[in-house]
Amino acid sequence: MEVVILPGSKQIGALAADAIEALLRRKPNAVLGLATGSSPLPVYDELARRHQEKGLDFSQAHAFALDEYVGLEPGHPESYREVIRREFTDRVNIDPANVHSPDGTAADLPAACEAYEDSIRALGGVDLQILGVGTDGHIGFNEPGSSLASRTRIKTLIEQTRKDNARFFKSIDDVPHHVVTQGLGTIMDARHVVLIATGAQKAQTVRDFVEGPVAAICAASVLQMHQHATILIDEAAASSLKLADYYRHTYDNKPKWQSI
Ligand SMILES: N[C@@H]1[C@@H](O)[C@H](O)[C@@H](COP(=O)(O)O)O[C@@H]1O
Repeated sequence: MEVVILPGSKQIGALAADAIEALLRRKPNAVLGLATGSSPLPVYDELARRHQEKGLDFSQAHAFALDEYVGLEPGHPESYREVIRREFTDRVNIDPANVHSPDGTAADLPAACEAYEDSIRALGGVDLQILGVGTDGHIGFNEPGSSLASRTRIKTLIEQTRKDNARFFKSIDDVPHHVVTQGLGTIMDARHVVLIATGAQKAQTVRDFVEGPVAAICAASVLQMHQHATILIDEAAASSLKLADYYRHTYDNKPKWQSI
């Protein structure tokens, strides 16, 4: 796990975009893993800018969203399929046919979850997965107690997550109780994961998953077992870390040629 502490969202967006740009130049048909929430937005803004101003090309790329609410009607503005489209994929030249999301409206949800796993596998797996983290340590929608080996499946949201996400809906009553999410095992299969967390409200969560024990009670802690996990955080989110100075020292002394 590499922890990189940066001054703010702009620098975080630029560094994550650098990794995605380098990947696309090396492998134009790369498979990107996309996350919703506010944390990844600076990355999407920066990628859209590089596409518009520098012609960064997504025409052969593929993308898989992490998760989706169950039961929102197709086209609902807060369905993650729509959010991903609005915040990112409509702003670059990725082929809409190459952008995949779990289907939260399928009549047979378990079959749709299996099909989703199959489609990720068929494209050779995710090359770079962008992640945020919930205040309870969830990644995707893997709430506390999720199996560390889980695959795409249905989960029930914890009340705190529904409260956190109520800001996107008219009222908390409109936030679905159920979701479909890639599992922790699915996320662990990505070749590189880049998790972004900003703000003081994430400080304890970051401390728990970076420096606490690996445990299902804090799903993101599974990333301690990942071979290439990069954690991009701002000063506020880093404020409870015990080893913050060591992470800063390590990053400051990294060889210039070595990217995240
Ligand atoms: N399912 C998403 C997560 O993928 C995301 O990481 C989390 C944090 O969102 P934010 O970045 O807005 O704090 O929100 C939702 O619950």
